[in-house]
Amino acid sequence: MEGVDHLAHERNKSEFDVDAMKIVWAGSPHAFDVSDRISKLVASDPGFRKDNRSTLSRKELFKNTLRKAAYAWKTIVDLRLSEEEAAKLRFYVDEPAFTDLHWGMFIPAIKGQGTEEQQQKWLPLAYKMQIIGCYAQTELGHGSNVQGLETTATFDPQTDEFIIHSPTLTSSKWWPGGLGKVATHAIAYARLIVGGREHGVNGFIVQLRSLEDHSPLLGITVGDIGMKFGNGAYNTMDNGVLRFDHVRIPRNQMLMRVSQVTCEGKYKQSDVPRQLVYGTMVYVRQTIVADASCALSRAVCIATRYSAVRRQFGSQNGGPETQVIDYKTQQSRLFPLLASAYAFRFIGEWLKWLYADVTQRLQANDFSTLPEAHACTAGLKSLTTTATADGIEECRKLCGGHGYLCSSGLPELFAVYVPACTYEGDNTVLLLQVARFLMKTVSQLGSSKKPVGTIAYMTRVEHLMQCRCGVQRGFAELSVDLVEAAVAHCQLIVVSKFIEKLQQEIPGKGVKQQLEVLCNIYALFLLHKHQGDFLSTGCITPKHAALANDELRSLYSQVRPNAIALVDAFNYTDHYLGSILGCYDGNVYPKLYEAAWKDPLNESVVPDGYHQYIRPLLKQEIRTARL
Ligand SMILES: CCCCCCCC/C=C\CCCCCCCCCCCCCCCC(=O)SCCNC(=O)CCNC(=O)[C@H](O)C(C)(C)COP(=O)(O)OP(=O)(O)OC[C@H]1O[C@@H](n2cnc3c(N)ncnc32)[C@H](O)[C@@H]1OP(=O)(O)O
Ligand SMILES: Cc1cc2nc3c(=O)[nH]c(=O)nc-3n(C[C@H](O)[C@H](O)[C@H](O)COP(=O)(O)OP(=O)(O)OC[C@H]3O[C@@H](n4cnc5c(N)ncnc54)[C@H](O)[C@@H]3O)c2cc1C
Repeated sequence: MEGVDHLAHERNKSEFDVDAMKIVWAGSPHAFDVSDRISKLVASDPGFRKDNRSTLSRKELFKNTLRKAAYAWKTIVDLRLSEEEAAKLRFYVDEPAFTDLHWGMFIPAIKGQGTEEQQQKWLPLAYKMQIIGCYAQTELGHGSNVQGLETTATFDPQTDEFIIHSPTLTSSKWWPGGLGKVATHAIAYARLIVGGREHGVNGFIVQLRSLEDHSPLLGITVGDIGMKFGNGAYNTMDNGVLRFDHVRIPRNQMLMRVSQVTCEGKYKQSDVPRQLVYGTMVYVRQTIVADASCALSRAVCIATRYSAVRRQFGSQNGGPETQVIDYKTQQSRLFPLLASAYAFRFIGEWLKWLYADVTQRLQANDFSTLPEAHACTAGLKSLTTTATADGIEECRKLCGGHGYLCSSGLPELFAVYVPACTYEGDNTVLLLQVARFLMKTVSQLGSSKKPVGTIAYMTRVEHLMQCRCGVQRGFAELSVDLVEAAVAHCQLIVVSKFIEKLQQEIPGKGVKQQLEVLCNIYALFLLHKHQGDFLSTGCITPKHAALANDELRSLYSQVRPNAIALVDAFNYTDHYLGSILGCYDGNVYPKLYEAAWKDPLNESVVPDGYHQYIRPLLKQEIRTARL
């Protein structure tokens, strides 16, 4: 049945223009064109093969990633790809690598925290990958509590240098991606000490390895921290450990946009807020939100296609059994995730806009929207990554037993994705930041400072106006409730930005209607899930709750004929999906059968170890055998 589209009947059912939806998903016709072109380029190049990852040893896996990174870079240079195209290439190559931290954190840290002079010196080297950087903030003893970092950077006015030192075991840098085996340089975060006085944590550019033979420089101890969760998955990344033993760097390698140290040993603070030292994290959190919709949509695409292929029970007069996607219970688990994938796509787009806006304002010395940008990036990073990690796992279960096979693509997707709930800020710690921002806002209600943007609604909530005096008390005691409030606030942002998206003109037959259905599912599913809270606070009546439930059922029926087309709109190649269950043509069973025989364990009919362990067992010789 090779070449037959087993999902054609599903595609024929769709009631909207899929090509127009592809443009909406991509963001613009141009973005669609770039994405489509680069995804096909990657899929058709055997140099980017990825189907063997789960069977490679860590060393083979890592070397293969080094090869791919070098090959990707050569492709980028040879084809003169633009920055946008290179980023898409990275996306479709679909393998975490040291390059992510180099491009995603090292370069942005220099751009955001370096002076003009520092940028001029370091960025050209970094752009050409003549140096490879990582972001070394977290330590063995401290990750969330950045102010608690122990690494020191002590200014020595005699030599005009900083001495970077790891005074304790717990001050060892621990986790930075790319650090373990590749990075030549790091932005290392350390407590700045000048003339015996401490001035908080700051970033420093430190060379780690020789540019000639890659050996660690004097005073540097560096290595990989070991295997991580899952086969393949994030093990393509060399997360590292690093210790400094009185490593000397020139004074001008302190990133000096936020604060400066002069050669005389004078500490000066710029008039930009100190929080800009945390700016790289704001940037990356925003990219992580955009990425959540990609990971979730990928899992949803696999689960939706497979649910249309898979049949169980319900055969009438010897006819075919029921497609599992037709079961209401399957729909009630799958379609809210489909709606979430679209919702996260649009919130990612909006957050990108918000980040660009705050960046522009910062350049003009307007810092007024920084707290809101921090709260939005932190909160939405937390919300979308938690929902995506849970959603991928739900998609695995939606695929029954076959979802547990590596060839479904879902175990690796989960393993590679789930650390997003921890890195770039533990999700609970980030929600506490949102809660702090909300409580601060509530305490200022009624003052001349009017809440704007995502918190403008607060003035309309009468209950908040009444409780504004007491909010600064008992934060720790009430933190569990406050975290729930922070999630609710973030969900409100997601829903309202989805609604705003629908207020725009959206071309294409039936496209807007489909998005309206998805938006309603997203909102009503939340209402249904949290109906206890809505009922107990008197926001809705039991009648409303029942109506919402009825409406959800009706919306699921409206999505059903369009489900396959809605996941086709993601425009993912089979290479990118990396899943037999999610393949475009739905020809699942022959592919699963064939893949099983390709497993290394099936290379011989009688397994290695038969003569040593199985035969003696069967022959009852086990007690005399040497194990
Ligand atoms: C093989 C294939 C190869 C292909 C190659 C092709 C080539 C490629 C070419 C192009 C490719 C492009 C690819 C790009 C890919 C990019 C992908 C990027 C992926 C990255 C992966 C991520 C890896 C993970 C990295 C990390 O994890 S780094 C470490 C992150 N650490 C944290 O997040 C720590 C969390 N803790 C904190 O953020 C804070 O310290 C805290 C919890 C907020 C601190 O709280 P505390 O109460 O102590 O606050 P204070 O420090 O006292 O601060 C007080 C006030 O400041 C406010 N605040 C806090 N944070 C911020 C902030 N960030 N911004 C603004 N304001 C902030 C806080 O609210 C307080 O305010 P106040 O008003 O209440 O006083
Ligand atoms: C795959 C991966 C890649 C990473 N890459 C990098 C990198 O490139 N560079 C880098 O510098 N770091 C990196 N990190 C480190 C990462 O940023 C930290 O692990 C993360 O910020 C969480 O900090 P932690 O490990 O200290 O967690 P902890 O803070 O120790 O969290 C442990 C538990 O304590 C809870 N907790 C902590 N503080 C509070 C609080 N105030 N109130 C209530 N609960 C609290 C948390 O919710 C969590 O449940 C990476 C981590 C991973 C997993």
